This record gives sequence, C-alpha cells and structure tokens, in this order.
Amino acid sequence: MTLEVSELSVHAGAHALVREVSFAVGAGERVGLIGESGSGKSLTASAVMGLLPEGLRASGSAKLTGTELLGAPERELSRRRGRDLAMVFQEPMTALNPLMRVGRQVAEAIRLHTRKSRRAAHEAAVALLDAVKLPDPEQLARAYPHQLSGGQRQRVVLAIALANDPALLICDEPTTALDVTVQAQVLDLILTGVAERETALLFITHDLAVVARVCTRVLVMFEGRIVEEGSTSDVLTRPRHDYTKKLLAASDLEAA
Ligand SMILES: Nc1ncnc2c1ncn2[C@@H]1O[C@H](COP(=O)(O)OP(=O)(O)OP(=O)(O)O)[C@@H](O)[C@H]1O
Repeated sequence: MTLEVSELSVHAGAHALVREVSFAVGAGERVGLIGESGSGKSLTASAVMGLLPEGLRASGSAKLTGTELLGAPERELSRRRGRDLAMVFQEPMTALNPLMRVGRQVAEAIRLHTRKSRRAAHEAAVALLDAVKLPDPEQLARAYPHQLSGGQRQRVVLAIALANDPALLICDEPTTALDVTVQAQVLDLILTGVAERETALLFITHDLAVVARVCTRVLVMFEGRIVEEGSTSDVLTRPRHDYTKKLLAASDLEAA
C-alpha cells in the first residue's frame, strides 16, 4: 500500500475533530474523501502531510510506502513533501510565490529534490508546463503568477506537484474555485498525471459529480469518522449510511 492510515485521530485539547480514521490507498488508486463541511476531511489530509494548524495534535499512524509520517521530524517531512508526497489545494495563489516566474518555481521544485543542473531543470520545467497543456510553455515559463488565469495557475501548481513523480498526491477541492469548463480540463490533467506515474490519489471534495468522474473508491466522513466506504458506483448508487443517503439527495448528481 502506498498510504496506510490507521486509527488516525486529531484533537484540539480534549476535543476530537477526527476520530480513529483508518483507510489505505494503493499505487495508482484514486480514492475520494467526501462529507459535509466540517466533517474532518481537510484535517485528515493535513495530518497525513504533517501540516496541522498550531494547537492541533494527531495520534495513530499514517505510513507512506511503509514509513511512518506521524511524529516524524519536520526535516524528514519537508524532505518527503514535494518528492514522495505532493498536494494541490483549492487556491493556487497560496502555493505559488507571487514574485517568482512560474517556470523557475517548477524548476526549483525539481532542483530541491534532484541533482539536475539549472539548465536541465529548466528544460524539465518547460516539458511539465507543456504536459499540463499550458499554451506556449517556453514563453509562459517567464510569466509571473498574477499574469495567468486561475485555471492556468492551478495547472502550474499541478506541474509542481507532479514534478518529482510523487507516490501520493493529495488534492483538497482543487477545482472548486474554477469555472466548470476549466474544472473539467484540470480534472482530466490530474487523472492523466496520476495514471502516468502510478501515483496514489486522495481526492477531497464535496462535489459528488467530481467524485464520480475522478475516483474509483470513496470514503464518506461524518463528524470526524469514516461512516461508509466502497466503490464509487456502489456508494453513489446504493448508499447504506443515512448520512450518505442525505448527501446524495442534497446533491445535483443526476443533473450533472
Ligand atoms: N485549527 C483548528 N482549531 C480548532 N478546530 C478546528 C481547527 N481547524 C479545523 N477545526 C474544526 O475541525 C472540524 C473539521 O474541519 P475540516 O477543515 O477538516 O473539515 P472539512 O470536512 O474539510 O470541511 P470543509 O469541506 O469545509 O473544508 C471542523 O469542525 C472545524 O471547525
């Protein structure tokens, strides 16, 4: 298993926000994490990445390719983030440096984890910008983030995330801020990117139509726990838990 999470809890003092969550994601597998706002999806992902907000504490276990992430020293975690473990969040500007040309940001992500020369890293960066279907990538590499559209920025973030062929990609609402047509293009790029690399994908969203398009398996969170899991088609057509039934009834999945 690429990612094995077992009995993961997140506490704020004595208050449990994530409660003994266990799941696994295999190489090349695409797993959705769904649930209403506040159910604990983002905190589960943050705990795995070692990026919990100040004051929150994780317990249990989260192993990436067999090595424990929880409680690992920050130096070890920052070495693994961007190399074995990459993420894409909702708002691309939080992941990009506004003062640095985008090509250089992709190249630096490569150089941080490999011994490539500056020139080789630049060439690899342009190839990655091309792979995420940015127009005229050689030229675009010289742009600053504010010169790009939201969809183009998220493509740059995806290029950075995939730059070192990570074992695991975590996406937290990566297309929620984008127009519907741009959303579909970015989802397709995520699908292609993980398929080419056999990357395990953990995909957080509250959009069930997105889950149906992207994920083969789905986990449903409610009040900090996983209350249901199964293949996407089973969960979306024959939900067992009352909460999942309500989630489906409230969604516009049939219209999508
Ligand atoms: N730093 C924090 N301190 C205390 N409580 C927090 C903190 N961050 C989040 N929480 C609480 O933890 C719970 C789970 O939050 P989380 O962000 O994981 O939910 P979510 O399912 O990702 O929701 P959303 O879809 O809105 O992002 C919420 O009740 C939230 O208010």
